[in-house]
Amino acid sequence: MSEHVSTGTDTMIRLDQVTKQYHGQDRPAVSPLTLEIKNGEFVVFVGPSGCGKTTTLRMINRLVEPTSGEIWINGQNVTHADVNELRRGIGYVIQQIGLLPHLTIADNIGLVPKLLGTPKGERHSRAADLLELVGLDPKVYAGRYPRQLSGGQQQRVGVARALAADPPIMLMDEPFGAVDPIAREKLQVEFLKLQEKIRKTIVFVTHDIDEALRLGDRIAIFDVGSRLAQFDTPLNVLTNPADDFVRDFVGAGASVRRLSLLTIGDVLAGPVGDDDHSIPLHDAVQVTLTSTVHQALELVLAARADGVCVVPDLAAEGSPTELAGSTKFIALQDLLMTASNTPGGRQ
Ligand SMILES: Nc1ncnc2c1ncn2[C@@H]1O[C@H](COP(=O)(O)OP(=O)(O)OP(=O)(O)O)[C@@H](O)[C@H]1O
Repeated sequence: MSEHVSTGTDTMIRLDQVTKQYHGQDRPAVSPLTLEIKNGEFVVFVGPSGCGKTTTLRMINRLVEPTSGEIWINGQNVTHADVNELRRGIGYVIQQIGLLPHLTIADNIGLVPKLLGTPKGERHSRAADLLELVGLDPKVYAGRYPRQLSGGQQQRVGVARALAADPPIMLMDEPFGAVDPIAREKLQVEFLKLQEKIRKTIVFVTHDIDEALRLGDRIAIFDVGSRLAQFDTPLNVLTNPADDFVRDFVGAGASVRRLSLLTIGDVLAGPVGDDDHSIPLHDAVQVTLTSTVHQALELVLAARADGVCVVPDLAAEGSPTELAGSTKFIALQDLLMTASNTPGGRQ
């Protein structure tokens, strides 16, 4: 084992000084790269075209063999392990979904389990469960053929298929890249909900910084030649960009993007948190600790309210009078001020 990386017990994937030099290319596609991904973590690789995101992703399941360095999965050095066994534990979703046109959706999902010898009845009931999981009614879709589904629906089937053998790891290469922006945002939201249920270790490649910020627990921002410019939480990337490259890549609008990541809970942890105001509830809209500042501002502006009342999540659907004893008021100007004064903010 190399001394370059720590050996956290919750580490699922570790790339240790991996490089890739494609044949006939002057420069390596990936120069020594070391990073660790935790069990159950959703990590997004983002960066400009050609910076080595896909190559790095594909070295994890060894669709691309590294030129040097080591790959560790769940504490085992798999750099030279049997690839079939390695890939059994790693689901793979790509933009060109690759559903087989002559097989039904259920049979497409059951393809890998079939190769693994799972009996037909079990395969079909698993396919039905997975369709349900990705939001497609199995009664409607299991017997259909891929051409009878929209692009977004096919992409969901791609995800279901990758989950069929219940792999602990999912690699996803621009999986929503071919879907129109509205369907794409819907898929992102659904996929986050799905991840809350399945808690896989996910590595996801995208060009789209907004997609990265929305989805990732942490995002790895790649610069040319796979230089890892920053590997951090979305909020830290927006609040403390590591260098000018990251600042430029995140681009204009960083402060607005931050509003979608900061929660009311974050705001209450700031200076306004100690103030309890008693104000009539009709002047405020209700939010919970997990609402984002962006959502709160939308509600305030739509209702022309003076601020927000923070109500407990569990009681969020109760009537205003029932909640009166447990509310906390944040005035609109405090909300805006705290959001822009998060420690370390540089926008
Ligand atoms: N099979 C290959 N043979 C030779 N060079 C390759 C091969 N695959 C990728 N490259 C080169 O390696 C570099 C990294 O490519 P890679 O696809 O990993 O980047 P990327 O960041 O995923 O790009 P994109 O966002 O455009 O998909 C690029 O310069 C690319 O041209």
